Amino acid sequence: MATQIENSNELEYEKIAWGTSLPVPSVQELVRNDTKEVPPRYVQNNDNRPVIIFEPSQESAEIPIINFSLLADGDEDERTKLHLACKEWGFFQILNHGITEEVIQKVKTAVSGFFELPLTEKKKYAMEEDDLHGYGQAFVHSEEQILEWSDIMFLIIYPLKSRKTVVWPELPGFKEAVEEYSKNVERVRDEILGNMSLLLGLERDRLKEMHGEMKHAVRMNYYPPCPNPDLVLGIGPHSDATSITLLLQDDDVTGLQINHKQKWLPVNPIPNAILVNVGDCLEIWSNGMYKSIEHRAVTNKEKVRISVATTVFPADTTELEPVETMISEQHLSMYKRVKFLDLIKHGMAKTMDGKIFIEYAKEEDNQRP
Ligand SMILES: O=C(O)CCC(=O)C(=O)O
Ligand SMILES: [Fe+2]
Repeated sequence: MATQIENSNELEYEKIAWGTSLPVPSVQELVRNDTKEVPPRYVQNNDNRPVIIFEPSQESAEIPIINFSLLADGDEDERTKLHLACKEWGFFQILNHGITEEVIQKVKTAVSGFFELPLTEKKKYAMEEDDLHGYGQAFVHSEEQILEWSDIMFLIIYPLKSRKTVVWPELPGFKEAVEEYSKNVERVRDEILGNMSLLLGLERDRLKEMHGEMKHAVRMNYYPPCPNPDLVLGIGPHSDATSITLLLQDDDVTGLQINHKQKWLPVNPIPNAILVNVGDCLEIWSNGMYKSIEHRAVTNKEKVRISVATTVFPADTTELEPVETMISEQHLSMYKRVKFLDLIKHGMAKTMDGKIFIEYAKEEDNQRP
């Protein structure tokens, strides 16, 4: 009977067939086995090796902070702040978002509880080679690829029918914590997208509608300590192929760096804040006015770092192109029309390095200087 239920569930969910991924070892397990040196597959080329700065920097303190409750009350000044944040930074922190500390702590505990399970337990929820749902490492497409110093768990949350429930860990409280957090993030997501729509001169619901059947997923990143952090990257430089990403950082461990004005800038964690970034879809929709900024994560010698990224993205079949309000004689369309799935597949076929997803959509002749 149980098998039948499982089978029927497996038939119902939708694969995330963006490409295939080769199985690679768990990095957490390498560290558990007391690996003293970074194995060669994880060593970055010289020009990609990180400079690691953990001290809070003045520049990092300048990353815009948006007061969500003002935004939700329709405050024009706060909306203008959001506009500038998306244009000039592509990243901003949100405070007063109304998601309680308890809800945030519960989801963090659930995620860390999952990664602390023995490998044999976690493997029950492993990704399949041609599907992104579950536990493993995303986007490993060649034996030569330099690997990242992290393990991940990727779960689709909404729409409900896209969930692959067989890879949801059966850990007490896990599902409830992820659900409760996601329900809260949904509200924040919609308010932000609504305000962005208004800022782009569109009806409030338009950006949301433009996703087609919107997907809302959680990517849980686990970065174990590394014996030689200046040789590896927890996650390599990339921009997110999302519309927006909402990130819960570790409160105590700095790791995320954003490429701001050609420099890697560490993002100081603010406890219980949500860090939001503009993804490639929004860069296309806004005709390049909002920037999907490259970012990466570095590791350290002592501490595990966990981050929880809620990724919001369109249906595979959704066609992306700049909205009409962002095109004029002065600003010709910078992107050709592309299907979301083609954007992803194009990116997957190359190494996960830099803004490869969005390069595919660029109209070469119409770029802003
Ligand atoms: O761990 C982080 O801070 C960044 C994670 C990230 O960039 C991602 O999941 O796309
Ligand atoms: Fe990212």
